Amino acid sequence: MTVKTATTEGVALTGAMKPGYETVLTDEAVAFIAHLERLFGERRRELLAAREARQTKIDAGELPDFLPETQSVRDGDWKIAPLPDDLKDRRVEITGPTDRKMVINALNSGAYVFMADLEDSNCPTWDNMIGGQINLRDAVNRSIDFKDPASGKEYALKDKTAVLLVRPRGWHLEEKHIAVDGLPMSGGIVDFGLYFFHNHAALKARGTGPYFYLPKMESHLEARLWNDIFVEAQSYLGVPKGTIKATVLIETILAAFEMDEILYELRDHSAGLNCGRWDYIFSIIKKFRRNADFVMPDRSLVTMTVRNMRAYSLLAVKTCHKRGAPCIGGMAAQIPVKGDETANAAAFAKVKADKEREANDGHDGSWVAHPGLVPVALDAFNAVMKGPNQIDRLRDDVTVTAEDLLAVPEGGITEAGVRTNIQVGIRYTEAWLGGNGCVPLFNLMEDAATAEISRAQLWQWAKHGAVTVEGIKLGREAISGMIAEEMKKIEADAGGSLAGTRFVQAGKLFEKMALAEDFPTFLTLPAYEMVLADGG
Ligand SMILES: CC(=O)SCCNC(=O)CCNC(=O)[C@H](O)C(C)(C)COP(=O)(O)OP(=O)(O)OC[C@H]1O[C@@H](n2cnc3c(N)ncnc32)[C@H](O)[C@@H]1OP(=O)(O)O
Ligand SMILES: O=CC(=O)O
Ligand SMILES: [Mg+2]
Repeated sequence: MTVKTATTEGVALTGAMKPGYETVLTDEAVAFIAHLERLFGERRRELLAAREARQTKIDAGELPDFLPETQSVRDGDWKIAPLPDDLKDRRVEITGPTDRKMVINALNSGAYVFMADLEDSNCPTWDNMIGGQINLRDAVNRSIDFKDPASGKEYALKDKTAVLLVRPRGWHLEEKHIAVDGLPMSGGIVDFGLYFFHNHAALKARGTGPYFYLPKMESHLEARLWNDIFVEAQSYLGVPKGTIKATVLIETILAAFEMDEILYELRDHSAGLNCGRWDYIFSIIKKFRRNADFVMPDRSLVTMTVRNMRAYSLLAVKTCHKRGAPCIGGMAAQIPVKGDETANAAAFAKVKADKEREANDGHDGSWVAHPGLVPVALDAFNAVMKGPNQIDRLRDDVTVTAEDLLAVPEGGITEAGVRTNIQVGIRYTEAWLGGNGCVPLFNLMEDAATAEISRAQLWQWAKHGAVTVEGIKLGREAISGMIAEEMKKIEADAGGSLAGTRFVQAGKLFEKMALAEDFPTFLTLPAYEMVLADGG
């Protein structure tokens, strides 16, 4: 039964209405998301302000710890609601943006789950967002197909496909093409709301449900906001409470101290936690940016086996399993390397070791970035996980302290590490400004989270005047000089002047974001303004 109570009055839609968009942006759907925005938009803005207030305390030297006021939640004997059958076995999850070919390839990949990504691997142009909703709706209805104009290859769904989970945008991102009562909508509410509105009935009819991944939260109060949105959305559309299921990415250092609390807030709607390692590293650099004790070594040295990352991963497994929840591992950034057998074998070996470690630690599944890596993760989990998951494997043997979570990885900063960060950051920003949120660079998958690490490291090294192992002192001037040199290399690679290309804008933006006096919270915020100015 659909209960309509809202109207589109007060809603301004400024994105172009291309053919088919009217089927997503129906009056009923727009009224629904506007209703959610009116109820919850102010709370989102308050929670973002609370992030800033917390940052001020951290800048003054405060370090996070497990919260005294939620001790009873951590000590309490509770579990999340039972999982639906199709979320019990998630041993391999493929992730990727929502363009039509990728959606079909991901669903056909042999992975158990496809996380359709409207976040880290997506540039939120209007066409990507609304086109993505169309592709997801067609995938749910199994009517999706595609003919590649370049190759002529035709794509259609296989009989057996992955279970679909959708990752909406984080709380910091707004959808500037939709305003409610004069204020831009939350990107997350738009993404969640449109997908839920259009697909909940078809998902139910196919024996599955509206399942989500929730990114970049910094506290259990942010999780409570999502839970309240779910409760209201289900009630509005006459969907039973608890139908929506969501896996929360633990990908900020502050959320690592609130894993129990986040599961508790979402307990009726929870499908566990995931270790979003790349944003997690970014978050550590960002949150403790003014603390010289937190200066990190080269990005390549911050692996999942260093003390703090291992502690975070094990704590996630322990916390989830105690609460009857799955804990999904993270993304190894290696992807298949074309035309170089040795490099390809090395990449596969790294992914294999990563997935084996996760399976042995007790994770219930993990992520891969590319269909070619599905068998690697599958083998690693099949070897260890004899049932559908390992939730009954309690990790009472694991003890993780605040000190473990706050340990800083050891190792040096190299000139090559500095220059790689610059190259990755500028090349990624260039792709993003062109509407593409995920690219292969130097044989690794790069997305908003990984590129942010590169940017934040440069800022941190400049701020604290770090010295490379070669003896180069990394002030703003030194890094600025290296950016100019790396731009020259990009120009040489391009085989001609960069004038008039997006690289010029990307280089300027990246330098500003890496060397600003005050650390800008997200690269994607000013980049989104540039995309909008360009008509995106
Ligand atoms: C930190 C985080 O948030 S991790 C999660 C976010 N990041 C991601 O999801 C990464 C997703 N991965 C990707 O986007 C891609 O794999 C890239 C950009 C890294 C590499 O892409 P490409 O260079 O196109 O890879 P490649 O040429 O090897 O692709 C081969 C085929 O696999 C497909 N493919 C590659 N990755 C994926 C994927 N993740 N999902 C579905 N299909 C994929 C390609 O579409 C291509 O299909 P085709 O043969 O039918 O044309
Ligand atoms: O979203 C995943 C991450 O690692 O960041
Ligand atoms: Mg992330």
